[in-house]
Amino acid sequence: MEILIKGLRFLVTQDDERRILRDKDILIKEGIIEKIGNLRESADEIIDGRDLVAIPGLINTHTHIPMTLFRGVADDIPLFPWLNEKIWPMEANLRPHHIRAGTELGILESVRTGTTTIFDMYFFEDVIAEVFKEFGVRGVLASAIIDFGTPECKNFEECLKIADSFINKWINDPLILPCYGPHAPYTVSPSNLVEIASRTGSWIQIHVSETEGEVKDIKGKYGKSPVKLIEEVGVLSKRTVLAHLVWPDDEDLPIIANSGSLVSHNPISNLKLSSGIAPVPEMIEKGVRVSLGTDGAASNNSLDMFEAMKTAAIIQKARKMDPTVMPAQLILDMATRIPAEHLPWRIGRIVEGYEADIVLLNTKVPWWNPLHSVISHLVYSAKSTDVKYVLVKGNLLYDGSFRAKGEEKIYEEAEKSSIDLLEKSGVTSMLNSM
Ligand SMILES: CSC[C@H]1O[C@@H](n2cnc3c(O)ncnc32)[C@H](O)[C@@H]1O
Ligand SMILES: [Zn+2]
Repeated sequence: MEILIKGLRFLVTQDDERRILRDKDILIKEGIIEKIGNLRESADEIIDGRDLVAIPGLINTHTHIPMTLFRGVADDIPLFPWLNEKIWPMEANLRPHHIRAGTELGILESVRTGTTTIFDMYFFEDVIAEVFKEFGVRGVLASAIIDFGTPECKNFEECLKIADSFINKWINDPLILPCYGPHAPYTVSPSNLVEIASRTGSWIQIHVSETEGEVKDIKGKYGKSPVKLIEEVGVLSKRTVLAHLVWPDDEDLPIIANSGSLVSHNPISNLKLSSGIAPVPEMIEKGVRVSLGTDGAASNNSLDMFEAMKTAAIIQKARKMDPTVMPAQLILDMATRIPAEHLPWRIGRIVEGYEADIVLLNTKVPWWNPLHSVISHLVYSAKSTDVKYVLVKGNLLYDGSFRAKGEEKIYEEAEKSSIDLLEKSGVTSMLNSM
């Protein structure tokens, strides 16, 4: 199967020189970018690139995909009451069919907004992986572990067993990278974290130092910061993703930098849950590798990486009272090539030999004109509705319509699942009275 993207207005390579090419074609063969240049006219499928900008598919490094089902039902409260009083009671009733419906909606939203690789942490991750495969999206998927249990396991031992078999099942899949997902240092004990970290070569995703309260509690209980704690139990490595890190202390940053772990910065969730603003420029200055995520749709309330990019840039400019911090090129790197460098796939750039994870954006809209700087427009002006085509591994997933499944059916099933979960936990929905 060959796809030819002809005569692109701009091609943002994200290569080492950050070249932006004009009037070029991309030939994709068997999922790989075979050639970039002024190429021939024929292929199995041809996309007219005249008004389009090509960028590498965006990489969302932290979310909980099925939480689309809880969008808008737990707003305007901080993290701990959000979890304890709202989210966990609703999640207690989750079953695999709800997970499937919420995942389908979350993938549809992600793909339509230009995301091609999703880092997820949730329950029934096996069902989530199945949907990722069916829809053809790349997933870095973590099976959730909490000491007091989750909707699919009663205690730590059961959660770990499920996570072990999830990893064994998916370890050789070309689209899925399976991980352990210990929830946080306040929900998984140090000795249990040791057990997870002892699984050699394993990938781990964990929430850490998200709120000031968490840091105070952990320091009070263990006499050290959450970062120091997880370092001592062996959780930090190049294969670890630390979600949030809003409240690191001065000693934490060199520890993380030396470990090579990736920090997922989730600015919109941090603002909305009033967790704070992560010191991202300081992290980068100390050599910490930082990428971008949305967090779940119950705390964001969308999965839109264009919103995440713009927000990540502008909040730091105000926080530091310095417009030069977090320039647009750095932001785009955080959403593409930086996280890609941690992964076992050649993605995050549009260069020959890389896998064809490509997003094409329409520039025939007012906010892309005049077009003096493509990178500036991508971060500060573009809207996710500009996304016109999405390819993962050379497969066209979106071309104005979602190819894997009808959108109406996805909305219907998600609504049914969401109402069911809300009713079971006694939450009233506007939909019931309509
Ligand atoms: C083991 S991960 C799934 C678990 O995490 C909850 N969750 C979602 N967002 C956050 C967040 O920002 N901080 C902490 N925990 C979060 C989710 O609701 C699941 O229970
Ligand atoms: Zn999260």
